[in-house]
Amino acid sequence: MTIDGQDHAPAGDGSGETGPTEPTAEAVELFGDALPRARQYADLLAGPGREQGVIGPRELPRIWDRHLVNSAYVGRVVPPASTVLDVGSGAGLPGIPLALARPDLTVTLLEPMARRVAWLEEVVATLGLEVVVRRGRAEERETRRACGEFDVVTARAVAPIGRLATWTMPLVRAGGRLAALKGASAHDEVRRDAVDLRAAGAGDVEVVTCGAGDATTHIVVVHRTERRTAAGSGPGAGRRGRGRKDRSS
Ligand SMILES: C[S@@+](CC[C@H](N)C(=O)[O-])C[C@H]1O[C@@H](n2cnc3c(N)ncnc32)[C@H](O)[C@@H]1O
Repeated sequence: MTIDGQDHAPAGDGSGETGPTEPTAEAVELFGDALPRARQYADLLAGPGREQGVIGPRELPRIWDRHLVNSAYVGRVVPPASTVLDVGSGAGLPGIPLALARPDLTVTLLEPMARRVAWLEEVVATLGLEVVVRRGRAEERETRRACGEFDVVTARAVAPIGRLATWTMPLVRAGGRLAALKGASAHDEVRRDAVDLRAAGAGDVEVVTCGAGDATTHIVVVHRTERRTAAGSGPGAGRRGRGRKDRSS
């Protein structure tokens, strides 16, 4: 499915009938000790998640590869002990699999829709994760004020890379990065949106490809320049993400 110029299917797409499959070998490797909780998350998506419409039934047979494993791969570009903001988390992707696979990280989920925020809060509580859930839009002044800055901002199927960088660079600390999970359009998007990326304060941009088959993800890593540009000088500038200190939602 193509959403906003992207070819990642969001959790919420489809109308098939079968339930979740067993974890793949990649899932076993990526989630390690957290595999039972990853399985619990897959079951939550397949049960109440499906009932509440956060994931479409057609996604259930490919939930491990296309959603959990694909999401957990983003950990490959996240430095140890980072603070992470997952923008447009929706059903919890990639933020929940990332938090499960990488307990060294401090993860905050950002989502504007009340119904999805309630879902995320329920998932976090059920899985016993130390993850903060916030309601808001990435580009809003209030979000920047409340959240501060993070080492890494992640996003999957939220917006084309240029717009995403414009929204999120003010939420990335100097020297930090945006890691956007994309489909096969990743290189084309980077070329097409080069001007927007520079204007947003992007330095180096690289595309890191992980996985195979349905699990394949092309992660666009946008490194933020050390100096603030006009686009990155919002109210949140200069303050580090509060995820580590403030765990209220
Ligand atoms: C297509 S869904 C993808 C959800 C999830 N990341 C996934 O991969 O399944 C896009 C999500 O981004 C959220 N969203 C849209 N605009 C946003 C914005 N400006 N700031 C933060 N989130 C946004 C939507 O509410 C929705 O949950």
